[in-house]
Amino acid sequence: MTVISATDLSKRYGDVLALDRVDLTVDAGETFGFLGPNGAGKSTFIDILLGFVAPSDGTLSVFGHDCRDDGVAVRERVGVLPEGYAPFDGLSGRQHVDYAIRSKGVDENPADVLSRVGLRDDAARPATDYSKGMRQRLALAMALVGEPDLLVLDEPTTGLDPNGAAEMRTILREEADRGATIFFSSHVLEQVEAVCDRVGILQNGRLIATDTIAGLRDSIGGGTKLVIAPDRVDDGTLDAVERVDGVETAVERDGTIEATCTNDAKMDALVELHDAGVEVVNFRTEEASLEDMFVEFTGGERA
Ligand SMILES: Nc1ncnc2c1ncn2[C@@H]1O[C@H](COP(=O)(O)OP(=O)(O)OP(=O)(O)O)[C@@H](O)[C@H]1O
Repeated sequence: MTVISATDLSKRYGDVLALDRVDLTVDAGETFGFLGPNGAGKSTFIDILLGFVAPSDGTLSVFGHDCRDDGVAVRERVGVLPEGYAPFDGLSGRQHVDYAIRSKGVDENPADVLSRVGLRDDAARPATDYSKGMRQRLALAMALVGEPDLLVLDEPTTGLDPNGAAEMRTILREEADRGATIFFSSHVLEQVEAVCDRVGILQNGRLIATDTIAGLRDSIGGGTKLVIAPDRVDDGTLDAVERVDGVETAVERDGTIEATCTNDAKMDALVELHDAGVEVVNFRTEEASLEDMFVEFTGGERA
């Protein structure tokens, strides 16, 4: 069953085309990661999905309800963690979750929800006193209320320490296990790689790739990364590597050369360096990470 369906979706703000003819479907039970650099259009997509912003063109529907005309029906089935959640003045963490429980009309114990996100001991404190990471945990708690069929999370790991990020991943897996569909945007590629079934890469409002992580790897020729430690990197060294057939990109990082390439191209790249008079002190191969693929797809822009 299709949960999210965008067809030819565009959004224009004055001269800025925030979304440019996006076609995307996300199926029930999928965990889908929406990746893109700053300003790519991720939040705009989420704002349209939640009915906060109207598209300029095209349609976006959730559970078959058009997000523009039927926003209430959509929001009833969705738990949202908005970007940069700002708590209400004067309300404790517990009161925030209480409010979410009443708004959703469900029967849940706020203490249980707060325990799940690690905030049980801080339940009585004013949420405006919470740290950034605690606010993020609170926003997640509110999103989880009522076991929503779809969780929409805008940059959910912002402000979380590594433990918090790991706990967030665990919760997302638990939610996926109970059958929820999860749609989240992130710059943190490791997070996406760790939990997502599929990812979409958005750049300048255009969805430039949608695939499983394995599929993305295949589409860049097997997704091998060759990491070379040369004795030096001169002008033209990277170009020499990039000219080799089967090498997709070559970048320098701290004196090493990282090249994404097909398996067959690895030896050719080393030979090319040798021919260019560069001594290879050491080399190794790695599987391309999602970050490498992101650089590859966006032509150098980092998430
Ligand atoms: N209300 C608005 N008015 C004018 N321009 C806007 C508005 N909202 C977004 N934009 C523009 O639309 C583009 C996409 O912004 P959006 O916030 O969707 O990107 P994003 O991928 O979520 O970025 P980030 O990762 O930085 O949050 C940007 O160029 C942004 O400046």
